[in-house]
Amino acid sequence: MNSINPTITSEASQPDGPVVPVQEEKPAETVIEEGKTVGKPYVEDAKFKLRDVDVFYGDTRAIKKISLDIARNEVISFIGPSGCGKSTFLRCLNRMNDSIDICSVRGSLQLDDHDIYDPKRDVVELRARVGMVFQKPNPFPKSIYDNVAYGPRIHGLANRKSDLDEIVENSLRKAGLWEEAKDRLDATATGMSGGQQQRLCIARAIAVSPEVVLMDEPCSALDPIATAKVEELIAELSESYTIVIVTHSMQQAARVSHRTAYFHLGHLVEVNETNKVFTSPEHKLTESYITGRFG
Ligand SMILES: Nc1ncnc2c1ncn2[C@@H]1O[C@H](COP(=O)(O)OP(=O)(O)OP(=O)(O)O)[C@@H](O)[C@H]1O
Repeated sequence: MNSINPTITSEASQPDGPVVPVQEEKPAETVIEEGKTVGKPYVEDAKFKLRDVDVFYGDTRAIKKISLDIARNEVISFIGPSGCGKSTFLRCLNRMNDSIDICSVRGSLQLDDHDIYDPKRDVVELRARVGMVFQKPNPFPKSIYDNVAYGPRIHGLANRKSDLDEIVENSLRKAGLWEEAKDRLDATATGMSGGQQQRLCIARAIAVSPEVVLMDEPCSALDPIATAKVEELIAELSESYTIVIVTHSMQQAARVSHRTAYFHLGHLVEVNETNKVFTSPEHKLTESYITGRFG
């Protein structure tokens, strides 16, 4: 984790001179009010309603009383210093944290007004509705076709081979990969470039017609050209899906998202329209982060 030592600046008047900025050292904890997020954390047409969410790893509280709405068909970016809880919070949205024994999630987390953590909920079905793309492209060691067809097969989405072919083609088209892949559908996916593999993983995620796609630093292993392709894809996909993206790149957040959420030490400090976050942030800590004072 990075060391965090933001400074909060105030101003002091000198008797005969101009106003001089004075640096007061205030630890971040003292300028964060638990459970309070400045800006616009709530929306009218919420796909996700998340209230007072706490996440613990054993006794350590990694997420502290976060409340947030995520709108239908919005792209929202989660940004903040390393270790501030972005991925942990993201993984709550499709219960990816379930696989971590010491992890416990508290609070109210709703998808379309239904409890995500309802013990009776079918987690496989949840993850089909809320798909995920990871930092490192992780295609199965199978053919390109079988990677995309995997989800539709296990969810019984195609009765005939021709239906499955159509799903595979449409998913590869949406992921901007059809032209590159159509003549080598039987080739092994691991032989593709990193950028192609990541778009294949996006095709695999959308093949089961999810409503939401979670992306955890999807471009961090990609070169700038492959990154640009994935970002273009995010813009296109946002017409049909809700997209939540964790990114270390503020430029990427600024390019792809409608709203940006700034996390700090497990708190959600600020959520606002992306343009506002990067031009006139409301919280001092957001400002310190985007101006590069820490993180
Ligand atoms: N499996 C785990 N077991 C125990 N602690 C964990 C686990 N995963 C994350 N943590 C801790 O929870 C806190 C939040 O981590 P998380 O990975 O969510 O942060 P992040 O903001 O996504 O970081 P980064 O930007 O570095 O990926 C950190 O203190 C981290 O060490």
